[in-house]
Amino acid sequence: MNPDLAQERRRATFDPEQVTSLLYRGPENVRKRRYLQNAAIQDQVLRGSKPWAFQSRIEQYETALQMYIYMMNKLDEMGVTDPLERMYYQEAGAPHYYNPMALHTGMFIPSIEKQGTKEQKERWLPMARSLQLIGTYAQTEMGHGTFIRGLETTATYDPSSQEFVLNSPTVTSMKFWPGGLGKTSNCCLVMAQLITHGKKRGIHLFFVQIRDLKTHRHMPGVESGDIGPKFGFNSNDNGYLKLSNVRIPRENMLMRYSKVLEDGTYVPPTNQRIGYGTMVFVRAHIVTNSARGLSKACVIAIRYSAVRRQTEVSPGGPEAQIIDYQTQQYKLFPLLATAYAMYFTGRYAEDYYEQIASEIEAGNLESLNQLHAVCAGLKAFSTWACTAGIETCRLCCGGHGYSHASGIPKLYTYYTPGCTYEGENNVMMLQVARFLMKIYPDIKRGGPIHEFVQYLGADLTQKSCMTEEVALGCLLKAFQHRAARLLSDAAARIENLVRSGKSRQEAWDASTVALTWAAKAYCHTFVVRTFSQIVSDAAVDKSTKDVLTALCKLYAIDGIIENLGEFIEDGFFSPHQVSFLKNKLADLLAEIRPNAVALVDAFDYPDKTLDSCLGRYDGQVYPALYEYAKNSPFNEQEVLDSYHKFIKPAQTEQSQRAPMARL
Ligand SMILES: CCCCCCCCCCCCCCCCC/C=C/C(=O)SCCNC(=O)CCNC(=O)[C@H](O)C(C)(C)COP(=O)(O)OP(=O)(O)OC[C@H]1O[C@@H](n2cnc3c(N)ncnc32)[C@H](O)[C@@H]1OP(=O)(O)O
Ligand SMILES: Cc1cc2nc3c(=O)[nH]c(=O)nc-3n(C[C@H](O)[C@H](O)[C@H](O)COP(=O)(O)OP(=O)(O)OC[C@H]3O[C@@H](n4cnc5c(N)ncnc54)[C@H](O)[C@@H]3O)c2cc1C
Repeated sequence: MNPDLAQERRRATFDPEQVTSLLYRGPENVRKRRYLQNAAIQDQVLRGSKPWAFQSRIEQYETALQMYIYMMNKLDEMGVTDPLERMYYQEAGAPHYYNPMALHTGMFIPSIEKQGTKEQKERWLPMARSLQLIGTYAQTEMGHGTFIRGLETTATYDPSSQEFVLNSPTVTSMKFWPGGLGKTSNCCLVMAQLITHGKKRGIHLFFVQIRDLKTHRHMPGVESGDIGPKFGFNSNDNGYLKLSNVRIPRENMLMRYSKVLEDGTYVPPTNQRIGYGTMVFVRAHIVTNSARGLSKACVIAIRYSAVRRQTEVSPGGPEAQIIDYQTQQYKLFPLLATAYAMYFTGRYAEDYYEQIASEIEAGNLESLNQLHAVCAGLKAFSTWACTAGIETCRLCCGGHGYSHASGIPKLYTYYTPGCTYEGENNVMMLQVARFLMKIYPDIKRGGPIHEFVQYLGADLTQKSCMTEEVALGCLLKAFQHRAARLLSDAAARIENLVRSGKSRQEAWDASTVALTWAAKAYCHTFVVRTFSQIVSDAAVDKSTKDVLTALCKLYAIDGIIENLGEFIEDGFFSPHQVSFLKNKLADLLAEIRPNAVALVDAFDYPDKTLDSCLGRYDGQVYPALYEYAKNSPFNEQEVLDSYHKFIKPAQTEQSQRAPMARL
């Protein structure tokens, strides 16, 4: 054990086990999580042969497939059915590979469960669970990802044969990007424009078999393939798909909420957007996923910062641990606080999703819009924080952060597409703004509105209650004030533009930056509120609560300092109050410092899950870096063939022109 890390753990003032329990919803869940992680770590088959970064793309794909199929069988043997528990096992078993079947379990099966009729579920789910059917969610096209009403793929109903005929009429209508579509899947859910009786009925989901279930060759009229190497996700065969007069039976349209009868009569759903449900489900889960990504980067960067020493503090004296530099703390500790904030908010989003989803199942769609706004906003807010935070963690690791040995570049390329998939983040923020503007008249009138948004109607002339003590309640009020004011600003801007003669749509289009500021401020407030509520309700001892409260305050204060203009432009904070906040920020960095390592230990990631030479629990960073380097295929031969092919002839040629000087 590295002595600095051992010392860090001794000096912690709280019990990390209590925090671990809080993060993973109780000691019983922690026990199960550890059991599954250990089972994966100890499994010889999952040990792997060489580091993923030294493998070709095809090797990465094959290793990922082999490992995931092995793990699925193991999980079935162990009787583990809960998706989260299965994820814990897989995360520890194959952390470096993006599963080519992720869309099968993450979107294909849930879509059938949520959008399929009883008969459809009985028909497809058993085959999907036993991998006879391997599916994906094929929505995005080359020409359209965001504007899904503009999708071009058509599904035209033919009443004479009671079939839908699917077509990709243009190059841009080709499905493009779906995970596992290229080579892995033999079927998919295709989002297509339904046409019955010659009329367009909007986009709907259709079950389409794309490959023969025995030979895996393409079905007639189907062309598909891999889209090529990407920034990350290279063990996944994100694919393209072109459909030419592909016929599927009428029963293959997912008909839980809308129907096409035998004669082609269209029965619409109660709400057209109910068919977007799988996206809302995944967005709700992306929040915790972002917390996972950012927290892993924090574990790596904070442990490494405790081990790494750089620069003599006094001439001839010992070099300081880099974690002792205030600038390093300022880069890392707010991110640590953010990772906690996102874990707690993710938990909230998942619970809220479950609550509203069961109301929807029971036929009550009243809260669908609000659920959409919450999930879209938190998905965007959390993925932005995660991506930017991972990059800062990488920079905090200096040169070694740039190596795949650190594990951080892999985290970055894995998490950054979260800002784009499942709804591009700016577009998601505009959906939040749309929701807020829609209820704005009710907010102003003081009409009946959900408690999430009540504060948005607060008196904007009020000033901050902040004192030198910096209470959490005052911090939350500051966020609420900023969100209310930015919303009011955006609304006023739109009204002014309308008064000046613009149409409402034109006024909206000319205000999307202000609307995005308002939506982000709303999401930020949501996170601060959730964090502070969970901390104040947490059943933990006083020392643990003190540490979590310090983290929560740091999250809030850092949010204010980073967006200071928005908090002071209307004079809400006085200059005096801003200086309280700046002083408190510095105090909190010092207060958190002795607990930083214990706070990252509390995330409880085994070394294998982190896959990082820098983030090892034992801090043996330097021998691990050396071992990693030795694994490079470059080092398999003392002299590479390329020396004889290129360097030697070049040297010979050069020496003939100018004879070599004696060394
Ligand atoms: C159970 C435990 C599980 C644990 C396991 C852990 C797993 C961890 C998961 C981690 C996740 C990792 C996942 C990695 C996989 C990535 C794979 C990626 C997949 C994809 O990307 S799939 C494709 C995703 N595509 C999109 O997201 C497209 C984005 N675009 C849209 O959503 C829409 O086009 C739109 C929202 C931008 C606009 O839609 P539209 O034009 O139809 O709507 P309007 O803007 O005109 O608004 C009209 C009204 O509709 C409402 N609305 C819009 N969307 C919804 C919705 N989804 N639900 C409800 N209502 C919606 C608007 O609010 C408007 O309402 P109004 O009342 O008229 O104002
Ligand atoms: C790794 C990865 C995996 C994916 N997996 C799948 C999958 O399994 N299945 C699937 O169907 N799809 C998948 N996708 C596709 C993904 O869902 C889309 O890329 C995403 O929805 C964004 O759409 P787009 O690419 O058309 O971006 P665009 O909409 O073209 O966005 C480009 C820019 O335009 C801006 N913009 C676009 N529209 C608006 C607007 N209305 N207002 C303001 N700004 C706007 C955006 O903010 C962005 O800056 C995946 C993508 C990636 C990267």
